[in-house]
Amino acid sequence: QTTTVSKYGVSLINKPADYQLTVRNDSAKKMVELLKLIPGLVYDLRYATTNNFTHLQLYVPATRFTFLRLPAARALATVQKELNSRGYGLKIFDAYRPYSVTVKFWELILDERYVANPVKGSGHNRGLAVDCTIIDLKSRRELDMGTGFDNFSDTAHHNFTALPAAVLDHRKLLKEVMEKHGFNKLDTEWWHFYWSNDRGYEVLDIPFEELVK
Ligand SMILES: C[C@@H](N)C(=O)N[C@H](C)C(=O)O
Ligand SMILES: [Zn+2]
Repeated sequence: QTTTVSKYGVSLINKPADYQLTVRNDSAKKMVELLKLIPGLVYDLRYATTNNFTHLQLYVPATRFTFLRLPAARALATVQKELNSRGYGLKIFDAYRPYSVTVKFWELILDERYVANPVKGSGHNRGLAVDCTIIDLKSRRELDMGTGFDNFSDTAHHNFTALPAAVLDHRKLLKEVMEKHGFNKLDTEWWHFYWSNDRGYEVLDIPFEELVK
């Protein structure tokens, strides 16, 4: 298996065959397409549209897939099951994100509270992080979380409490159900959760179409 070193000094895999080799050595590294595993999951893959903070289409517009590594994908399935039993479901804004997109984010924002520093790479680049919210199953509407997705301000922080009680309850529900099933929260973004990098999951810069094959 060969790795490439980015201009920020991170080792990454950018060839599908090299990624496949890591999966042959450790099946937990498989990138699982979430909708294939999790029935009823709703996608609103913002970076495949211009409806995101950059106003640019960062993924090919037709991107209909998103991925997490096997253990994180299985854990997300248990989150969905629990939410469904309570009349709710997950909506996914983003999960796997190619490293080159993280570089673009960093060069626009330069703030580690809101975008990963490409010197380290993001959990999204490793297939370990997910940006999500909760929808009501009957109305299909998102629960009010007080800010929209990628609102890079103090109001989106978990410790920001000057919000209506219903908003605080919704954030608590999302945080508690994600933590219960093994995800960690990011203090500065209510929508971002990550799985531990306990198996040395590599940073990937592989297009979505290659992973779905
Ligand atoms: C850009 C935002 N949605 C996000 O995912 N931020 C975290 C910090 C990341 O880039 O890993
Ligand atoms: Zn995120």
